[in-house]
Amino acid sequence: MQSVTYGNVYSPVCWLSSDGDHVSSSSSELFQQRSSSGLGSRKTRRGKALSVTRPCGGRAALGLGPSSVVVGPTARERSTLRVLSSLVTDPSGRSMLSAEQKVFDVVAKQASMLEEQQKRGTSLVDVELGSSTMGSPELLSDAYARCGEVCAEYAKTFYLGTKLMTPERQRAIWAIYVWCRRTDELVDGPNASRITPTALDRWEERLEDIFRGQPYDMLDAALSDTVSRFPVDIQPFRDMIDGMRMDLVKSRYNNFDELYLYCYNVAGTVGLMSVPVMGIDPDSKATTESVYSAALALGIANQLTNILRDVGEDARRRRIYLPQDELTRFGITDEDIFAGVVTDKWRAFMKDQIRRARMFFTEAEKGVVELDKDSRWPVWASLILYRQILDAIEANDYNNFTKRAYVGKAKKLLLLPAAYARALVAPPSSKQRLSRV
Ligand SMILES: CC(C)=CCC/C(C)=C/CC/C(C)=C/CC/C(C)=C/COP(=O)(O)OP(=O)(O)O
Repeated sequence: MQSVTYGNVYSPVCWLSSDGDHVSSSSSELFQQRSSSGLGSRKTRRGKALSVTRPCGGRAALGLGPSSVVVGPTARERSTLRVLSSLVTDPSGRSMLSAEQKVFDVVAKQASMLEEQQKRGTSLVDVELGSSTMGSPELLSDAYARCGEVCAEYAKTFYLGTKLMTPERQRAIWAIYVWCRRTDELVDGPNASRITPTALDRWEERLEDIFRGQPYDMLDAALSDTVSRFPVDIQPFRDMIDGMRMDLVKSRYNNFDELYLYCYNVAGTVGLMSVPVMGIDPDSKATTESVYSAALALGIANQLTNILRDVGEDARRRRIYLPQDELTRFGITDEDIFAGVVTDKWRAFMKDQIRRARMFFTEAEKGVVELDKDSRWPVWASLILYRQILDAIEANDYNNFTKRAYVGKAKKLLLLPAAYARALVAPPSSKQRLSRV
């Protein structure tokens, strides 16, 4: 058994024990990295210091588990599928539905959970803090406060945005954020090659405990409390762990279908986890599925952007997330990427990739407006910020080998009021919606 502190939250960590699948992550390690952009993605974070003791074993777990079969979608479901599938056709027009179908099942389940809760009309957030089995209200309140600190440390812009939300929503988002960040910590950084699949299995068991109301430490307790108050399903959390498993065994993606699944696992899942907490505007006329699809699209867009920004950095770790078949089509080899020279071929390839990432952002925008009014600002802020990274790649003349595309402080400051102004826009009425078609 190992004792570890997460900031000022003291937590005995025995979920990964002495059998060689041991992982520890201390507060200083957890806080080493800072990010000011948004919820954590799981790739290319530098300087993580995980302590692990056994080289990686070779188990692949690429699927989405039992939820991956889609049988006979309804007409409404089919229309959602069509929207997404239009985004996942490759340049030759081939449609790539397999990963998408897997993901769609999860989206449909999330949407039905939220609808169920709305039908019941119960406000889970009215439950008194700490009235569950999670410990005293004071402890829980401390745990949530700690989650807030972690979120503020890593995702400043997003954290600022969450300040507009109701206190219940705010702390629930922080708890989800912290779980994602801790999950990411397991497999990222300099010790990534030493994490084992068994360690991830244990993290998953611990996740099941969180959802059973048996949290292991205070930060887990915050999430346990959150999932008892909001209709948050476990599947996206499991799928995120699957994304970590993918990263253990995979350093190339044959096509966009494979990349899409990866992006869903590590980032689209965050969108799905967030919607039940952020809430949908009571005046929204949109279907619940369409809002979830937009949330998914935002996660995918963010992750694609992350990948495009970090091509050079990933290449130095001998990783290429870009679809191999698309690289080949543009006459680009892995060696070209490792050499890191910006050529016309590269520019043409990048233009195509950026175009696709922007399509996902556009798809996401349609959903932001449908969110509860207090939740729109942080989402607009992170969407605008992340989308500007694509502009920065262009401004760098597509040199994402040696130049890091970033959004400067002044621009960041300007985007906050811009995001606020967009957040004031209410969901379109059904009339407006029809006139747009
Ligand atoms: C659009 C609707 C309806 C809802 C919003 C639903 C949400 C919150 C979606 C966001 C999903 C999200 C933030 C995924 C994470 C993606 C990502 C690549 C984050 C980057 O995180 P870091 O790795 O910390 O960033 P940097 O590498 O830029 O520091």
